[in-house]
Amino acid sequence: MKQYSSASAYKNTRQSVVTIGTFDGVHIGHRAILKRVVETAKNENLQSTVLTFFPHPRMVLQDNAEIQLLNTIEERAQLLNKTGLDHLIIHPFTHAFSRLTALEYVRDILVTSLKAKKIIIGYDHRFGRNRNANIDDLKEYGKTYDFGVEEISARELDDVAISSTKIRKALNQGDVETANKYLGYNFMISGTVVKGKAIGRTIKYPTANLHLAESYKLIPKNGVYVVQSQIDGELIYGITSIGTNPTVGGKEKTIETYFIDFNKDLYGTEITVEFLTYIREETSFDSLESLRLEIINDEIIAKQFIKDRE
Ligand SMILES: Cc1cc2nc3c(=O)[nH]c(=O)nc-3n(C[C@H](O)[C@H](O)[C@H](O)COP(=O)(O)O)c2cc1C
Ligand SMILES: Nc1ncnc2c1ncn2[C@@H]1O[C@H](COP(=O)(O)OP(=O)(O)O)[C@@H](O)[C@H]1O
Repeated sequence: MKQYSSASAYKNTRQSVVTIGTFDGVHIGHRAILKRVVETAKNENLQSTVLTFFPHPRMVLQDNAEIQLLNTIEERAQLLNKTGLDHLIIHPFTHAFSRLTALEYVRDILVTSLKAKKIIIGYDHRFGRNRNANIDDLKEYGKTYDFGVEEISARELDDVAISSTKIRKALNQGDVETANKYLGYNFMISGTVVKGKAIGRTIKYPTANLHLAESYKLIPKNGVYVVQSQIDGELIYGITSIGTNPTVGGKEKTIETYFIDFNKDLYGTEITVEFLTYIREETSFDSLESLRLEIINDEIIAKQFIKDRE
């Protein structure tokens, strides 16, 4: 898959099958649509192309929109890369872009830049300034500019929308299993390991504190989780705590992981934790000793979970 930072950066001369969307999560419903795009391209000897936007339109059009996405843009690109697509265009969604008329958008972006021969799109897709135009307008433009429009049925699209909502809701309730089932992979968070208060090591539970570069990434409900990570190419399990650490008078939300049977300096490294299951709510303990005893119990639960899984 080749990746482009705007529609005009795409210089391929071959015609393509295009689909357009945010594809947040790149979950199993999205992947069914993408598979159709890839197969159509193969059958009709066209290129398969996805047009996606970044930042999310709501991040641009609504000030202070507290948007929470399942994937960072890097994760989205990595997941799309696995679907067998030929081209991914991540077009900057700006105010100027949002003001393109439907005609300008179709003519300049879809036809001139992307060389769309076929557009596979949801029946309720809207586009152009103020989202004025719909799929019937797109079909009309197709007559002028010689491209076909294939409609994704209401049923298929509903499945997609239901999945996204279910995944977000599940993660906000700590239901990792449901989220992972609809995603078709383990929900993950990546970040750089930064220094914390250095209290962890005093209770024999050092924790790698993750700093996230993106504020829009969805963070699951506060609590304790079993996770897995690849560290130096090795599969390592851990227990992650998400929350404000009330026991030690914390205020800021932290995401920190104790890796089981592991002892290495991780400061400054990039790590990804994949969420496997939820253990318990975050609790305000009356002492560090009570917290330590509870973490011992978390570790026992995690080890049992891992054993049952293997
Ligand atoms: C498995 C696990 C469970 C945790 N559960 C809680 C909790 O229920 N309540 C809480 O206040 N802190 C909890 N913590 C966070 C600790 O307060 C935190 O790791 C400790 O203060 C060390 O912080 P530091 O990394 O800044 O040194 C948990 C940490 C781990 C690793
Ligand atoms: N098993 C482990 N799990 C997590 N971090 C570990 C582990 N072993 C060593 N470390 C190191 O210890 C650091 C965490 O120690 P901690 O006392 O909690 O300090 P901090 O408050 O800076 O996070 C991690 O960032 C990592 O570099």
